Amino acid sequence: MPLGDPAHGPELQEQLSPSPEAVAQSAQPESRLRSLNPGPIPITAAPTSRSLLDKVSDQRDVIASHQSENGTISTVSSTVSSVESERATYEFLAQTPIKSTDAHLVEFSEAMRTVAKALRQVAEGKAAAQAEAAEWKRKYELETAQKQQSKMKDCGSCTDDNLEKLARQITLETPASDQTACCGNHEICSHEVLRDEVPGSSRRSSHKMVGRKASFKLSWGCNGNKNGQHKHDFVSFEKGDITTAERSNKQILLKWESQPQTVLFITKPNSNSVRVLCAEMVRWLKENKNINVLVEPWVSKELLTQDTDRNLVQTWDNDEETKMLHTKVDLVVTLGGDGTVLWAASLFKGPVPPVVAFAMGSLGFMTPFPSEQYRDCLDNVLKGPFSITLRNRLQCHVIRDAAKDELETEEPILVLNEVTIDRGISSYLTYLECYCDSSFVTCVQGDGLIISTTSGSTAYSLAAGGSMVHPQVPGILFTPICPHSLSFRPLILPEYVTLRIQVPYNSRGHAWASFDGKDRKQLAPGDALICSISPWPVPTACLVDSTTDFLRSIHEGLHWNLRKTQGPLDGSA
Ligand SMILES: NC(=O)c1ccc[n+]([C@@H]2O[C@H](COP(=O)([O-])OP(=O)(O)OC[C@H]3O[C@@H](n4cnc5c(N)ncnc54)[C@H](O)[C@@H]3O)[C@@H](O)[C@H]2O)c1
Ligand SMILES: Nc1ncnc2c1ncn2[C@@H]1O[C@H](COP(=O)(O)OP(=O)(O)OP(=O)(O)O)[C@@H](O)[C@H]1O
Repeated sequence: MPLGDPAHGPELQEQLSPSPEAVAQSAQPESRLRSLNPGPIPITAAPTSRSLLDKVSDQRDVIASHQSENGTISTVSSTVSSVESERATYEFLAQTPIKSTDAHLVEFSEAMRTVAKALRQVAEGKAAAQAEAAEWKRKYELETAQKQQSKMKDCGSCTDDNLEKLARQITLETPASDQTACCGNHEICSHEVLRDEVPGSSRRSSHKMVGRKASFKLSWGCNGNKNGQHKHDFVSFEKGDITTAERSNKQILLKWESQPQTVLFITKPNSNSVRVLCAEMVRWLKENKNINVLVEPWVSKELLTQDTDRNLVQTWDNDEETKMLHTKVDLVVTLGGDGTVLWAASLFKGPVPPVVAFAMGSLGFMTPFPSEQYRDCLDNVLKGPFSITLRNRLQCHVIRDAAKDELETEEPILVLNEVTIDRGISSYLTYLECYCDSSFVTCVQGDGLIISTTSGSTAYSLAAGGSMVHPQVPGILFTPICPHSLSFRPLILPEYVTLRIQVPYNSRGHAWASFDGKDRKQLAPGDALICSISPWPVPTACLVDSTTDFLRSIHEGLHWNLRKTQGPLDGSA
């Protein structure tokens, strides 16, 4: 039967894609050759045909072994195998003596050419697949290398050990026990949390996230120093996203760790009711609480008119002692209005003891305690704990002729409400250049400018069109007074900025600065005022808590948004 006969089809097919049994059979090449060449083939051809079949079967063994390891590599091996099989076929044809008279041999050589052609087509198809696979492999390796490089750049402070961990992470081999390790202990690194499990997802998918999302870190403090590390509780990471965590300014409670012993009384002058109440409270504190009472020098002379009362109190007589008040005083009691609270705060150029403000004025925005209930109020405060509002103050420096010598500064002045720069008695427009840190803010042309704390937002700033701001909000208000411009809206800036207000040389007149409505200072062209939040806030005791007291003040003190309620549409009310 001729080899080209369709009856030989399965055999030829088997030669190209042998079954496992056939591959095993190729270990006996002679019997295999006999089945291919039933005719009289010269015995000399046998070794060559055996080498062809051995090569084919050897290559198939390589394919089988690589397929179990890696699909890409097995594709490459099978392509090599096809090419070599074709070459072996041609070698075989060249070496086999073919006689023109032997029709079987002619047919056989034709069949072998067909085999060679088939093998070439297979090889060409697989070469394209091989090229494509190689290209994907190259891209994958390039991407992996780039990711590794950027990870290592992000993690400048990593030790060698940590670099190894990182490399393991990139190659998806991070041991499960090492999930919380970070490159450094001093900063928050987002990839630290990116390695956390996403709830409900598999470990493998969480690793995929590491690959996609770039890592970053947050730090606090001026110009990269670590002073602000304690602020970590403001912001935290959750699965690599920034989220505000614990609020720093929850309601603050003051709890005494030892019994308070000394109370300073600050009283509004020229008020008979204040004088009477002051004497009564001093006696009560002495007799019932055994408290030392301190009063201002003028109070011991003018207010406590009876000798018995005067003997109950202590005072001081020079400025040096005033500076040391905060070291002796446990609690400050004020009797008056907001002006008395401002006055009390102004006595402390540094730390301020807690202030209990009794309302004996007309408005009393910062004076929540009812004076008629002073016994209960003082009882509660002296026992503690009680809520306080930490009221920020502004520290203000006047710099004379700033452009010539910035070192010639005056003592800083602390304000609880605001510093105002206005035109004073001048009839010219105030002209002020304003800077926030190193950025230019604007030029003020009008009656002036108010730089206010949030506590002061309900005072002069409110009258000039500024917003009312809860006193615990960390900010600085920038409110113009009668600006001669249609678009000068008030601003609220973050608490950490430093403001510089400068009277330019080409200003037509002088400006005037006043501090909580007092201590006016003239600012000549070239002078500047520098303001920033002071590190010494005023802790004022709350009647209820910070927010309740604030809202009560704007409702009862300012009658905020008071309006008759509309009746229903049917007109029945
Ligand atoms: N046009 C205005 O509204 C205007 C003008 C000048 C001064 N002031 C404010 O007066 C303050 C000085 O107060 P004073 O009692 O010594 O002077 P003052 O006796 O002239 O009283 C000013 C008024 O402002 C009220 N006040 C003070 N601080 C307040 C605050 N934080 N919130 C709400 N109201 C407040 C006082 O209760 C008082 O009714 C300045 O710090 C300034 O804010 C307001
Ligand atoms: N101990 C003090 N020594 C000197 N001056 C004081 C003292 N206490 C208060 N003052 C000043 O007295 C003025 C009036 O005080 P305060 O504002 O407390 O009372 P008020 O005007 O009756 O109250 P309100 O402002 O609520 O109407 C303010 O200018 C304040 O600075």
